[in-house]
Amino acid sequence: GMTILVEHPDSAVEVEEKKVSDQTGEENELVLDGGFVVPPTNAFGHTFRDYDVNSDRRDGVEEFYRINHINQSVDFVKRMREEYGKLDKVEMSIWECCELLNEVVDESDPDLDEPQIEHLLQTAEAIRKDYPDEGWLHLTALIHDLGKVLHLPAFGELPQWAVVGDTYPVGCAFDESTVHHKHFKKNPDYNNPAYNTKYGIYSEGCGLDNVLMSWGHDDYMYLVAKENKSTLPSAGLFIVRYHSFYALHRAGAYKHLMNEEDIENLKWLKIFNKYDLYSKSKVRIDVEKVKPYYLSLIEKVKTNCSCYWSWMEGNFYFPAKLRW
Ligand SMILES: O[C@H]1[C@H](O)[C@@H](O)[C@H](O)[C@@H](O)[C@H]1O
Ligand SMILES: [Fe+2]
Ligand SMILES: [Fe+2]
Repeated sequence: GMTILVEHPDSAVEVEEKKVSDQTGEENELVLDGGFVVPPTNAFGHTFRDYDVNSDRRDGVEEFYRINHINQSVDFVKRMREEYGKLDKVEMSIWECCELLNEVVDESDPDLDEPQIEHLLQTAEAIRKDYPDEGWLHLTALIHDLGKVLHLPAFGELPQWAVVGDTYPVGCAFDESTVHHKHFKKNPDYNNPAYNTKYGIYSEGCGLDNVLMSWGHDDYMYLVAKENKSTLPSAGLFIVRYHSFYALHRAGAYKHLMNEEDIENLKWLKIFNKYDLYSKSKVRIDVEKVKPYYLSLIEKVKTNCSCYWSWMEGNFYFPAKLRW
């Protein structure tokens, strides 16, 4: 097996990845340290993230990426970050937002056609089993896709192409590892010499924080967390912000833009991704049953000290109500 050493915000943890054999003796299941078993196929009987296999979802997903790749430009991203950075749309708690996701089904996803609240809880519950003591990681999983509310009327009803799907940098060349890369040819930035070189408007090691990412639920939720003064550790915020950046965390592209902190945080993102992707299934989570745990987590102080003073200082992961 392969051992990945990761720096915990507080201590060092070790993650063991090993292949196990099924009855046929074939090595096809990936088992993580704590016992989460990666299923060999998704709920539709296909390999995960297979964008070419003939399935009911394939054509819709490709059409999604065609429109997405045409429209995500430097100009568009800048306008969206400015508009949504205002956080003047809604005031609500984290849990209220989770419940709104009952209404959202993601058109970009070949592996899941359930309402998004299922996915939040499936991810969080899976990661909680393997990392029982990392409350921040459970909470990160719970919130990572909340930005999909952008698709709802109260948030401007953005089209799916501006909310979901994999993300990638704009302002430099689109890497070929991005899903359905060919559709970038019709993006206005594709032929712009300022934006179509390896570095484009960026420089070696400039740090992902200085890179404009295609606009969607990741960057939006990051803005929400940051502006509402969340005390999630830097790795948690990084996971929220870059979890759809498969070209980086799966294909290893765009590494030249990372700085030291990004490299550290990427280790946690890679762990997180296994739960995010492979927990997608038709097995429903009993929402009412797990709700008390997540509510307590949201209201929990980030330090181990639940004393009066840290409560007074509002030392929580999130405030009771956030601006969205
Ligand atoms: O289709 C999915 C979905 O939209 C996820 O929320 C996103 O994180 C993934 O990157 C994407 O592949
Ligand atoms: Fe996501
Ligand atoms: Fe997700």
